[in-house]
Amino acid sequence: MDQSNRYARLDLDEKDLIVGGRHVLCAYIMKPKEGFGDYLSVAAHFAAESSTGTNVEVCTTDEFTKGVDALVYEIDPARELMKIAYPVELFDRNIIDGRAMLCSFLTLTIGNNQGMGDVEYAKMHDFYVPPAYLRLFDGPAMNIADMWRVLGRSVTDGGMVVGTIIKPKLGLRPQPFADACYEFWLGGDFIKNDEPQGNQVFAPLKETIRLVSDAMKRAQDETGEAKLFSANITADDPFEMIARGEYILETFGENADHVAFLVDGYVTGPAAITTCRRQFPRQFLHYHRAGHGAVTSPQSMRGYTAFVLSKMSRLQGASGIHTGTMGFGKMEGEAADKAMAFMLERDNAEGPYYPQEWLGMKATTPIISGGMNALRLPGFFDNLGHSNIIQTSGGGAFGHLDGGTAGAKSLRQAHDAWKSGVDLVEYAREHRELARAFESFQNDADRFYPGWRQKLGVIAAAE
Ligand SMILES: O=C(COP(=O)(O)O)[C@H](O)[C@H](O)COP(=O)(O)O
Ligand SMILES: [Mg+2]
Repeated sequence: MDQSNRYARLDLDEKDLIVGGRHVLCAYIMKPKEGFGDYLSVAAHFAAESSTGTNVEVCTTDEFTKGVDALVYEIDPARELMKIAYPVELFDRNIIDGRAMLCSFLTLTIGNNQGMGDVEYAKMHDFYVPPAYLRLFDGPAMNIADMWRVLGRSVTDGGMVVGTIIKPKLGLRPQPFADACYEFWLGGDFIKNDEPQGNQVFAPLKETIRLVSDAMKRAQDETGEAKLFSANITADDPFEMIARGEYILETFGENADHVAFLVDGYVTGPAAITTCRRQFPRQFLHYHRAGHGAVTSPQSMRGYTAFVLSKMSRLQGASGIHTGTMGFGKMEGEAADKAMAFMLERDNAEGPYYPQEWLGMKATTPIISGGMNALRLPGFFDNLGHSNIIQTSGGGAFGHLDGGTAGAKSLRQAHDAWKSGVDLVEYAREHRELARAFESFQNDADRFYPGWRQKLGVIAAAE
């Protein structure tokens, strides 16, 4: 059944829709399945299924219903582009406080429509949120500025937070785990649990956290600097997350404000993110996105992009989210991914299809991670244009020939070199840990800094 006379209004203008402020706008790359009607009729069926309709007309529909139909307002079949306007009234709101919930946004805009028989594929590439809906989201309570405050730095331009992920990913008992933390903290600022680390039988959470808290105290005493830890509280059960969070805060005691909570927001969904955001509003909420590649990968024609995931995380209130390494690390990504970081950080930003005003909602901090090391940082910062991010190098710290402390120092030195505009090889001549990073990651050194051996030869080969 062709529903385009009800669910398509190609005369609507996007600018008017934005000024009107009544609609959430979504841009999809959608391809109809061969033999199932023309582009517009499949698009209209998609809008119907995503709002007030189904594949047939139902006798219960009344005039009010039609007033909240989602409407296809633009199509470009050659580019497989389809844009849909969703009236804000469609989205579910909490009974406890009238606020918005991200799961409802997902259920409608990227829900049943993902399994439609007449759609070959459809992927959301961007969305726009009008002010009246935006203000109903929690947004971030904390971000990198709060970390800078703990670290005693400028709260507007505090620079890179030097971080790591404890590796190996799994298989460390509590004491070796805490020892690795201590070692890194002697040179770095921030440590995160790797995403599967929780309460394994060989590393019970309570014992590990006690030892990590003690390692933090010792590292702080030793260096005279504040240290930060991002503890994984991801779980299926919100009560389990809360129990973990409360235990961790109690154990860190006077250092509780040095603790972030890591939640794997893709595998657990918005409920876990909001549990943490609302239950622990004074902690930095670290959104880890393991698994997101299943839908966000450029190879996946369904789901949504990493840009969309990032933008949703700011609405939900993530303090920071992984944004990949923009082509400079080991995970999929490209230089243009910096648009993702800008959408998270700025009050006014341009997405691939829509502008967005955040109306003063706090920024979400980009967390840069995945195959990074000291040698890859300058190119990354050049591309992004600044270094006010959290950076975690697992292999790039513990893969340093001289161990975790030297690895951490090499990362900080690479940041300082970039900040002061000094060539990395030049800087390495005066900074041993950085010089040894060239020795440690020789493939990268050869690729990014040809001729480094001659320039650094004596220092790097010294040990
Ligand atoms: O453990 C790591 C990286 O370890 P390493 O530094 O040893 O590569 C993170 O889980 C990935 O960054 C996730 O990817 P993304 O950041 O793209 O979500
Ligand atoms: Mg990891």
